[in-house]
Amino acid sequence: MEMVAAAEVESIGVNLTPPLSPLSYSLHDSFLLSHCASCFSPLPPDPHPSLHPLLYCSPSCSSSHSPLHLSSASHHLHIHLSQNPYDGQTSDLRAALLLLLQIKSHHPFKQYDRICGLMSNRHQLLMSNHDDEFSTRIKNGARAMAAATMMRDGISDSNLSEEYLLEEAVLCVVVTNAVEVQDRVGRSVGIAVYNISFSWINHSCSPNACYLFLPPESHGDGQRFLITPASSNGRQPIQLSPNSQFLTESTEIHGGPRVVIRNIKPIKKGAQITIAYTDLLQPKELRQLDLWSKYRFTCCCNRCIAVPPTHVDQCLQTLTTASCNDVGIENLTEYINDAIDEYLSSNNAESCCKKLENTLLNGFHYEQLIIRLNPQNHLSLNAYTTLASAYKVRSMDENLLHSKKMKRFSAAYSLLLAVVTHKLFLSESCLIASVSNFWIGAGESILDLARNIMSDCDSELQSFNCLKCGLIDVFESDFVNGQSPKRVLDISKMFINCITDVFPKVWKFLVHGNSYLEVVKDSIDLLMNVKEIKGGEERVELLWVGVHCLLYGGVLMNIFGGKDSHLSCYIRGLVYGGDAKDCGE
Ligand SMILES: C[S@@+](CC[C@H](N)C(=O)[O-])C[C@H]1O[C@@H](n2cnc3c(N)ncnc32)[C@H](O)[C@@H]1O
Repeated sequence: MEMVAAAEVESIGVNLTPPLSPLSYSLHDSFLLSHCASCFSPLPPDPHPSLHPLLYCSPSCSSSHSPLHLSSASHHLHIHLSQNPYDGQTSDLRAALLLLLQIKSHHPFKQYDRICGLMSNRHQLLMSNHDDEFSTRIKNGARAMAAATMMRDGISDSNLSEEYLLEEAVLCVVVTNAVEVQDRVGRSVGIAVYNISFSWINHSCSPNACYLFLPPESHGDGQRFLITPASSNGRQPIQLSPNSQFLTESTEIHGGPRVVIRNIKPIKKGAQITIAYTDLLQPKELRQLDLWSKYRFTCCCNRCIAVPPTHVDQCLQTLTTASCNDVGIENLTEYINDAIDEYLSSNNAESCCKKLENTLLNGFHYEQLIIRLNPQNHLSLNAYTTLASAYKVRSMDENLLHSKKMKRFSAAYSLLLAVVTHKLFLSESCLIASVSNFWIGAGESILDLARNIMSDCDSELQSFNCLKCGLIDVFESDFVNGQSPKRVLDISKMFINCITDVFPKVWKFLVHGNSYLEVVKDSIDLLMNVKEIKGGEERVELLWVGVHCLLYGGVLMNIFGGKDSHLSCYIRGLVYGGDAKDCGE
């Protein structure tokens, strides 16, 4: 099954659905004590941390969710697992128990391939031999769900049998259809399962839509559905029978994060709506691996079957060593991933910077070869992200002089990441979310550096206005009906034009003293002419570039993430001076 466009949508950034409430939802284990179990919003820090497994932000959240917690046996699951440790996240199990409670009254349970219209994919997920970790976890999870339900009903668990087909199928429905719910700062705090309006949307590596979670207080109602269910073969629209309203309507379960689908490309009437289930900045092999390990399907979208590979996929895989074999690439990948993992687990930022920059600068030695990474290779992108973070961490530990240098390098890596990804975005517009985040990150770290250098930074910021590109006005304008793709392209050109004159000087200032950043300028050159350096006042130029990056990232983010998002508010706080004020933090 799939969803198709019910009408042509020419603009981008248009809501294709009204806000959808979940059928089931649950916080991840590590957020149970920091976020509201009903609306998922962060809780104020508690001076006397509770050990209670569920906390709420308001009496209404508590009264809507806590009865469900008890009646779904989620509470009993907690007790059961404290005596019978379970290897995995319990959010899947809690969401499955809530779904089971919700659907029991609607579903005859004659077959388990679809439950309330949602695909369980259980044959694929449970296929294979006994030592498959994935299917074993589902079987163990189903058993834990059954034990919790028996405990709730006062039945001794000595009656536990070997097979729990219903629990298994519902858990498979959760694995197949649940989405990760992000909080305001982009962390995955939990999962939610929605009805078919969301769950029938298939994956593509070049999707035409995305989804966004609404802040608990926002409305956004009144929008009609611009998408409709269809069968996969022949794209025939499906007429749902009157008693299947349950499939598309919101449910009697209250609370939980609400989601909206938006288009990020123009869509013709009848065209399939697709979203991304995986990180689109990965090359084909990694995307396929990720989709297989999480969902057990092989993607055959246009991007995956393109021969030769699409420009973006070629860039993401490009090495400068033509004759390198797979083992060499595997070793290089392992080396870079190990350096990143070591940094993330041990926080040794200095050693990580050395390892990554040495590989980026001098290449990776394997047998007789030196394998060099192109700046657009996905490993380089991962390295830049890590280096931006590692230099930021180092800037906090160093003396003032060194701290400034570390801040410069951190800003330079953020900027490099944005510039390199921007070039990919120009040929694959579905990368809008990544590129927007990278420009915002670059703007943020450049302004952080500017604040460090200029005592009058905030007053300069308040009087900032670029008459040439008018990005502030574009950022503030209302995109109620989206933006035309041509307008987005024009805004991108305007933005690049506007910073081209000052960019070389800022870049040179940022990278001074860093061997790798000083030589990587060739790839930056493709977008902006770094060689030609005009005179000017460095500190003001930093502000100029920083604010432009933030606003441009913000304009893109308004398109896919909505104008009332936390990040939009955060950008406003940074651009108009001060910090992210009044954004609910
Ligand atoms: C959330 S459901 C999407 C709706 C689903 N097609 C249905 O009939 O209910 C996710 C499942 O759909 C299938 N699917 C989604 N995108 C796919 C794709 N690009 N290629 C193959 N199968 C896909 C996979 O079986 C996946 O586990």
